Amino acid sequence: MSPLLHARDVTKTFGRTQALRGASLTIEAGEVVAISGPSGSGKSTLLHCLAGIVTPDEGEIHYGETRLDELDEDARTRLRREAFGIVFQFGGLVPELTAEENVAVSLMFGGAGRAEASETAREWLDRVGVGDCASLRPGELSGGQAQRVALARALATEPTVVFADEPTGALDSVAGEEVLGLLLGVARERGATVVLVTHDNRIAAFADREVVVRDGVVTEVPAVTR
Ligand SMILES: Nc1ncnc2c1ncn2[C@@H]1O[C@H](COP(=O)(O)OP(=O)(O)OP(=O)(O)O)[C@@H](O)[C@H]1O
Repeated sequence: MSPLLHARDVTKTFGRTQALRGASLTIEAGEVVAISGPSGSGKSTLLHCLAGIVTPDEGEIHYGETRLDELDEDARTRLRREAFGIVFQFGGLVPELTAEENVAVSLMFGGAGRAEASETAREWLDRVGVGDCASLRPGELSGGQAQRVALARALATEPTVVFADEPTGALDSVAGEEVLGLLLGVARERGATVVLVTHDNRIAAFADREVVVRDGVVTEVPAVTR
C-alpha cells in the first residue's frame, strides 16, 4: 500500500533564500505527525508543499497515487477542497463574514446548498464549543474562539488530511491545548491524518510521531528521545 503523503527530495527557493534543500517525508493514513524545528528552517514551506499550496522547484509530492506537484492549479484547488482541511496560526477567517458563514462557505465550495451548509456549520460550531458565536464576525471573537471557528471550518468538510500551521501559536497554553485536543479528538475519531507544524515541544508530544526540519532538510526524531 502506498503512503498517504510523500514528499521526495523537495527543494524550494524564494528569491535568494533556499527554504527547502532536499526535504523528504512519508506519512501514512491516520497518522498524526508534528513537524518541529527552528524558526525559518522550512517547516511551513514543507507543509504548504504537502498541502498543494506551494509548488516545489524540484522533487515530488505524492498524495496517494496522485502526483500533487504535477497537477494544474484548478485540479490542485479541487483536491484541496475535497480532501484537505487547513488551519493557520491566526485562523485566516474572512473578516466580513460571520462565524457561521465562514464555515458554511467552505461547505458550499464543496457543493452543499446554502441551507444544508448553514445547518452543518452550526453543528460544527457547537461541537467545538462556539455555537453561541455563530452570528459574530471574526473581529468580535477572542483568539481562542476564532481558532475554534477556523477548526470547525477545516473539519466540517470531513477532510482526509488536516494541515495545521502553528494552530495554537497565537493562543495561551490552556486555550492552545484545548484547540489541539479538539482537533486531535475529531481526527482520531474519524481516522483522519493530521500534519501539524509547531515549535512547541508540548504540542509536538501529542503527535504519534515528530520530525524536525533543520536548514530545509527533514530528520526523524527517535521515539526514545521524545
Ligand atoms: N513567500 C515567501 N517569500 C520569501 N521568502 C519566504 C517565503 N516563504 C518562506 N520564505 C523564507 O523561507 C525560509 C523558510 O520559511 P518557513 O516559513 O518555511 O520557515 P518556518 O520553519 O516555518 O519558520 P517559522 O517557524 O518562523 O514560521 C525563511 O527564511 C523564510 O523567510
